[in-house]
Amino acid sequence: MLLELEQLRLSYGDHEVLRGLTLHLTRGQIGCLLGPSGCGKTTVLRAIAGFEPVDSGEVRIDNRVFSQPGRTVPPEQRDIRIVFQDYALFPHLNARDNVAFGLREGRKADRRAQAEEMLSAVGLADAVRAQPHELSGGQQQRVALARALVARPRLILLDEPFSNLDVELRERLGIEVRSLLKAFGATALMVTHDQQEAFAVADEVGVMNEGTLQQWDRPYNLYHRPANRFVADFVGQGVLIPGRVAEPGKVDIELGRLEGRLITDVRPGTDVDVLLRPDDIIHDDDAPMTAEVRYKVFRGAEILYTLRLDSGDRVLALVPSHHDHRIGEQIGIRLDTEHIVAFPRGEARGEYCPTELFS
Ligand SMILES: Nc1ncnc2c1ncn2[C@@H]1O[C@H](COP(=O)(O)OP(=O)(O)OP(=O)(O)O)[C@@H](O)[C@H]1O
Repeated sequence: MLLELEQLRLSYGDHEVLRGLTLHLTRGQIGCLLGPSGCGKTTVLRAIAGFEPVDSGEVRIDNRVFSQPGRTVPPEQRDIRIVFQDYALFPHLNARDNVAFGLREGRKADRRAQAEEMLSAVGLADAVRAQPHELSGGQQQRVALARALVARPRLILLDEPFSNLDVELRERLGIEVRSLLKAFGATALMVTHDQQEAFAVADEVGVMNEGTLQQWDRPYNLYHRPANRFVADFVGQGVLIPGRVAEPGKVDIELGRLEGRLITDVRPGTDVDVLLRPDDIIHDDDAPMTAEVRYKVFRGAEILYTLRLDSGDRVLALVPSHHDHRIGEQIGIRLDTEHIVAFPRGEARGEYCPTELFS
């Protein structure tokens, strides 16, 4: 294990921000913390970097304890580099000297040579002498990444690294950053509130809420096998519709019988809310079952339909956009679920339907 956070607790005054957070990263792994604003993501990074002392628990890196109550190894002794949202480049230094600053030892000429090499690795060979203000946001963030990578630190922390960039660039840069981190065998932990960004960059993603980790998993599992309602709600779109567990692996809902592996632990006879993602509902003109189009959002390649079932419940369906149906039309649908996510009934139904689609 390269990074181990064990039962971390951390408060600002009376406000407990981290409440027993445990997380492990292996060497070469890229992790990401995803969660709503204020859930404590940045605080986790600050605790790892050594900027905040912990109330209880431990931060271990490479099997050494770096933080525990009453003892915080200073940031400069941790061999960690941070890439910030605002890039934090020195405005008066050119790209090469900004990167060379990441190397604290060695002769100036050697440091500059290494910095130039690193800038070519991040695709900025032509920008070596450019000042930060002459570079685009994406280029500046690549300089910041080069500065973090050049020293081959134990761990790289990335704090919302793409949030100042436009959406299209974010995804592209996310993929680039991932391949660079992998090429250098770097271990990294990023925080973001943007799930597309998390999925593009990380091997494993942790969904946080109110200072605790709700699930640490591969993006596929977060989406298809959410551990609880919070994760189901926070990751991706979908609706919860009522059902009843008929027998193990079989759940009856208005649309028929779902068969598949039950992800959650619910017994036969239990009333449940079943998670249906937009990709679980297939539009099929030949299907005997129909639903009424209530809303549609054009997304280029696809249309996201909000459909009303006979009972009044609504589901979402993601459909190739040449199937362009009118509001009010009845369209054929069938289910395509290979596993079933069902939560025991109890909490309010429909709580996590995206309201803008249902208003
Ligand atoms: N230095 C501080 N002093 C007091 N409270 C703080 C301090 N830093 C953060 N907080 C509070 O701790 C909580 C968690 O903050 P943190 O920045 O870790 O959340 P976050 O998940 O990174 O949020 P965001 O996505 O908005 O950056 C928030 O309620 C915040 O107001």
